Amino acid sequence: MNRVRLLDTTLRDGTQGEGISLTVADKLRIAQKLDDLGIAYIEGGFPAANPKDQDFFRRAQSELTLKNAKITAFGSTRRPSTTVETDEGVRALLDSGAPVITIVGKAWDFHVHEALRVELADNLAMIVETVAWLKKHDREVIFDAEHFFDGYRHNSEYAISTLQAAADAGVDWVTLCDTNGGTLPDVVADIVKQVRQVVSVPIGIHAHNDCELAVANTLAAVKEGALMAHGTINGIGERCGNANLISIIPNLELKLERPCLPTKAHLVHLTELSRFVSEIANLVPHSYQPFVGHSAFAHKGGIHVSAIARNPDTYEHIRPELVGNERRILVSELSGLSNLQHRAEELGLNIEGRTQEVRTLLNRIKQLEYEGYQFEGAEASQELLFVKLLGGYEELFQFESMRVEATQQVGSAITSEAIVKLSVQGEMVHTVAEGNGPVNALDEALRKAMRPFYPVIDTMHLTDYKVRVLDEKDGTAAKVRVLIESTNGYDIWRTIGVSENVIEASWEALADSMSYFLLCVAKCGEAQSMELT
Ligand SMILES: CC(=O)SCCNC(=O)CCNC(=O)[C@H](O)C(C)(C)COP(=O)(O)OP(=O)(O)OC[C@H]1O[C@@H](n2cnc3c(N)ncnc32)[C@H](O)[C@@H]1OP(=O)(O)O
Ligand SMILES: CC(=O)C(=O)O
Repeated sequence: MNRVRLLDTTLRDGTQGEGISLTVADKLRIAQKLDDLGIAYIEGGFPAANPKDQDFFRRAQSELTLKNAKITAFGSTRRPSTTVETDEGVRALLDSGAPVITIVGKAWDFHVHEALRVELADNLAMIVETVAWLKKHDREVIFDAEHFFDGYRHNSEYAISTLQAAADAGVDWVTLCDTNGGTLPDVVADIVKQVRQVVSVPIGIHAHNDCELAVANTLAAVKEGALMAHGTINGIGERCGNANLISIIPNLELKLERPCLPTKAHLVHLTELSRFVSEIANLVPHSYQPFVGHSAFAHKGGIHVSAIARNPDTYEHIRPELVGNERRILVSELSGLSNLQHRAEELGLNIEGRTQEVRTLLNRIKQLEYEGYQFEGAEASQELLFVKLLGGYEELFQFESMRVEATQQVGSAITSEAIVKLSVQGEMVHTVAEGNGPVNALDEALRKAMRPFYPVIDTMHLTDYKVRVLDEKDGTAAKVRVLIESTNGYDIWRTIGVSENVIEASWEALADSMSYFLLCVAKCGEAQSMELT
């Protein structure tokens, strides 16, 4: 069966998404990664739009080493008032040096009248002349028939005549665009089928996601014979975005058995590529994103985990490794013994013949979550619970007392002071420290107490502090959940504390953070080799 050609438009339609802006260097880095994945066409930008995109095409020629992809420049048919010889947009397309050119043209009579404000025949002439001119300059030409599905529903004869005009002028591909993203998959399938009966040029599909159906519409079109699929990485694009190639690709390769990459093994790059583009575009990766999200293969329910341990096919539609992702087993109030057994094994704890102790830990976690803890987001506190109950862990210090005060005098900033009393290695330690807030003062006082015994403590610090009020209706008596994120410069870990008092909750999370760090140092020797799970 013919390979489906992928056209990635992250660098063109993707940048039409609100909040997305890429530098030329960003675009070049993404293009290189797209090529590594095996994308056939990389639509690099709209050279008539801005100098940045012109620069991209210039630099792409010397700075990219492409094994799989052809660089594609995007523009429109000539303007109504120009000729192809004089049209600046058409000139910019040729000047880009791209071997492939996509031109968008109107396929909906309503748009010809309303957006272009020309006669229907003039629009056909614009399409024919532009395609013929680009073909005369030896370019591979893709005609993006804008609003094709809407146009077909309103005036199928005219919509088809735009494709026919492009075909007569020698176009290589015609793309049927669901520009407004409002078409349903059965309608897409039906229209693609009808178009194939009358148009002999290979067909592509370009779907937008306004009804969250862009991926479904793309697959429907491919099933009906479309041979080119357009989309963007993570579905970024104008309004609600474009069809998400990160979902289209594995669906084509693994579900429809329609090859679209050089080999199935290339799928393994998907997760990394998705996260790379999020990072470059300054977007937070979507945890629940199918195939590549952090949660895409995260199993939480005890019944699921029990079955997964027997055979992963019970609750996974594919093996996560195929797309470069990984299975994760979560521990929470919805866990059963299986979740905890799995986690204990991950932590290297011997639980053979200790079912009752594991059950006790399970019940403890369920009780703590009932009280407001959430261990999924605080893996370090969770690990401490495991080692305390199953690993023979001994506390590094015993808490005796603490006091925190805030002071402000007229004309000066508020300061905080913390006093803590601990027993460390059998010695009573009493320290005082100031900070710019109560948590900072507590952190400093705790460090001061621990430093003589564990000097390595100064290689870690807190990076984030979040408080959430639980059960707000109880007003000041409500509990708060404090989440602290810490790092030693190499690894990051999160700890949790819950109390009706924010200082107590903060202390708990702080103490866990330092205990966890020292546990890892003891386990791994060097802070750098901390292995967080
Ligand atoms: C469906 C899509 O996503 S198509 C791609 C959309 N992407 C973009 O528009 C991003 C880049 N765009 C730009 O930088 C600018 O809009 C430019 C450079 C293309 C044009 O800028 P301007 O000349 O200032 O025109 P403006 O943006 O106001 O209006 C668009 C013009 O394109 C014309 N146009 C729209 N579609 C087509 C078409 N298929 N063929 C020819 N001309 C077209 C419009 O009629 C209008 O021209 P007019 O003002 O002479 O009537
Ligand atoms: C061409 C294009 O981006 C569209 O019709 O949506």
